Amino acid sequence: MTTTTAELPSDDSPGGPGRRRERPPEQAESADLFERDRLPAPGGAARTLLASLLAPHHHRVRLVAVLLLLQQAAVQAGPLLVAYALDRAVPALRAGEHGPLLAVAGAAALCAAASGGLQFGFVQLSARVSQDVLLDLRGRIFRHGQALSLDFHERYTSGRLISRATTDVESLRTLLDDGLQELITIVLATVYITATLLYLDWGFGAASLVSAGPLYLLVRSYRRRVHRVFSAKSTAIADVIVKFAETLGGIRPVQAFRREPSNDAVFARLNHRHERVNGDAFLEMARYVVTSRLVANTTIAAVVLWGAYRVATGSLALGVLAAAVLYLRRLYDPIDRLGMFLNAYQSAAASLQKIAGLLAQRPTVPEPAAPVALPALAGGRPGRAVDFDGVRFAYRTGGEVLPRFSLSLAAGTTVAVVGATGAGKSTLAKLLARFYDPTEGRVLLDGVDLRELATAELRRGVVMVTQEAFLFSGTVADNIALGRPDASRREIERAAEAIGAHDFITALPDGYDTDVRKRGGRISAGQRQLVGFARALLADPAVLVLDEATSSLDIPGERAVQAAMDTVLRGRTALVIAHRLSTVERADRVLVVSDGRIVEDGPPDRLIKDRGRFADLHRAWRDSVG
Ligand SMILES: Nc1ncnc2c1ncn2[C@@H]1O[C@H](COP(=O)(O)OP(=O)(O)OP(=O)(O)O)[C@@H](O)[C@H]1O
Repeated sequence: MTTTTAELPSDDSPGGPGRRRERPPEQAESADLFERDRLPAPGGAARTLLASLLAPHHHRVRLVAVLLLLQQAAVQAGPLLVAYALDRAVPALRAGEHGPLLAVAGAAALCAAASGGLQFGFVQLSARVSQDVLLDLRGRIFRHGQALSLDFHERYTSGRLISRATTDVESLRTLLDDGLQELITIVLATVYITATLLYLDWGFGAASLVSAGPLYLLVRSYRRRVHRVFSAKSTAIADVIVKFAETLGGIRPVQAFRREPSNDAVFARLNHRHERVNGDAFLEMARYVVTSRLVANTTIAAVVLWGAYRVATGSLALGVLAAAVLYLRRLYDPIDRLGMFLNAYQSAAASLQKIAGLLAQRPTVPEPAAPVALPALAGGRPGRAVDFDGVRFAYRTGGEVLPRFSLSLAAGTTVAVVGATGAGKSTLAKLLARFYDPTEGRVLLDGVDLRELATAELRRGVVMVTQEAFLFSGTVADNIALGRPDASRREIERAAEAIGAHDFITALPDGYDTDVRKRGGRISAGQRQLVGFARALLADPAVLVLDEATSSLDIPGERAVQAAMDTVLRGRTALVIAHRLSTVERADRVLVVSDGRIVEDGPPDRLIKDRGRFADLHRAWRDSVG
């Protein structure tokens, strides 16, 4: 801990922190669904999602189906031509007539050419449709992820979102690219072949129909079992990605605390689980293939025996038997492929179910249906008034953090909040920035409930600057302009100058155009804070919420940040989670928070005289600085 970090003595209020740990049963259940990666989606949501994804392309989808239909007709004509050749063309040739054989050869060539051409058209068109669908789906996941509130992200984690947008979208791609083609081909082939068999010979047609019974039962049981496996598979790969993202996202603490071995162990466990679930899927597939081949081969053997007997007794033409056996082989061949399709289908269904569960989540901090505008700021009036009106707050995953309270902050005042770690300071600040809505009561900005403000209006009204200013990929100028995207280069520079960041920025390799993620663009923690302040100054909000950094800077750095803070706080209402003595001394008012309650409230001088907690804290601070 640093010498500038304030910590009040540990909690001594009745009830204590234990009170906050209680979780109502419905919260525990919802947390469990998040942990098990099973977000609820309304019944049929996966199917509705798929339909909504395909709906804009329905013309092309229909054309794809027609192309396949024609292609199958061309392919399935083959054995029929064989039967014709054996039973008609060959005897005709023996009689010196070449016409029928030439006709068969011409028809076979035509069928082959048509089948190739149609297949080409089909593959091209269906690939385009599937790419458009995936583009749309990835976009939906990204937009929805951005729109969902903070409490969702704290529970769902970015790794799961990445998994949804990558592996789950990928499994839908497999279904659309290969699976659907397989299914349509199989269905069409089955219909064509059964009809042709019935036309060629009633007995063979009936045999193929009878064999469909056990095969249907087999497919049904496989589908049920494989669904379970694929749902577990999607969760298992998401867990692997979550661990990956978490470890690499926190690589600094991981290395600082030598967490590599234990992370390796956890990762190996998750990786093995994924491998095991994959193995289960293969095992199910193997069982399916073996059983289906057994049924198919038994039927073919029976047909050959029976057919041979009938040919021998003269009740069946040899060509018909040959065509029937060829057709039966073609009928049963796709049954293995049906297993592949079911794999693709179940994998995509499990993924779609998870994506649908994600998309069914609604922001807990929604945009108002009928937004209200803030009253115009009277000329020269600094900031806006803030009121916490009968507010009570509990996180979704925990018990009550802030018991009911009311608090008014006058426009233009700087209010410092101090208190022990975990006291509820950041929670108070986040309620004012509307990262969360109060469980009860209202937070008002110039008398308007934050819930009634459109997001753009809210972000103009209140801006929160966190301890570690996050820098996005892009230039330093882009990062400052985040506060007001339409700002001109001159305005950006003016904000940086006012904050005292101009000099270090111009000293960077490309000045304001330095890419912060590239070599030479790396900037220090203090400089990062200055960029954060310049961003806030440019945004020029009426109310600023500031989580002061606890990290100790060197003395010049500390002075630069203090001076920048003075600039950014001037002329607006500010709520500052204070960790520095100098900040608290400069505030108009100090709130001391303990276990979610404001236990002292007043100007710093008066609180020091009152000899309460703040006076103790102030003395401890002075001692540590002196
Ligand atoms: N996202 C969250 N979900 C559930 N509980 C939370 C969450 N964030 C904070 N809490 C709990 O709320 C309480 C108050 O936390 P808060 O971050 O507001 O304290 P703080 O005073 O700002 O602490 P610090 O000075 O350490 O930042 C703590 O008990 C904490 O465990």
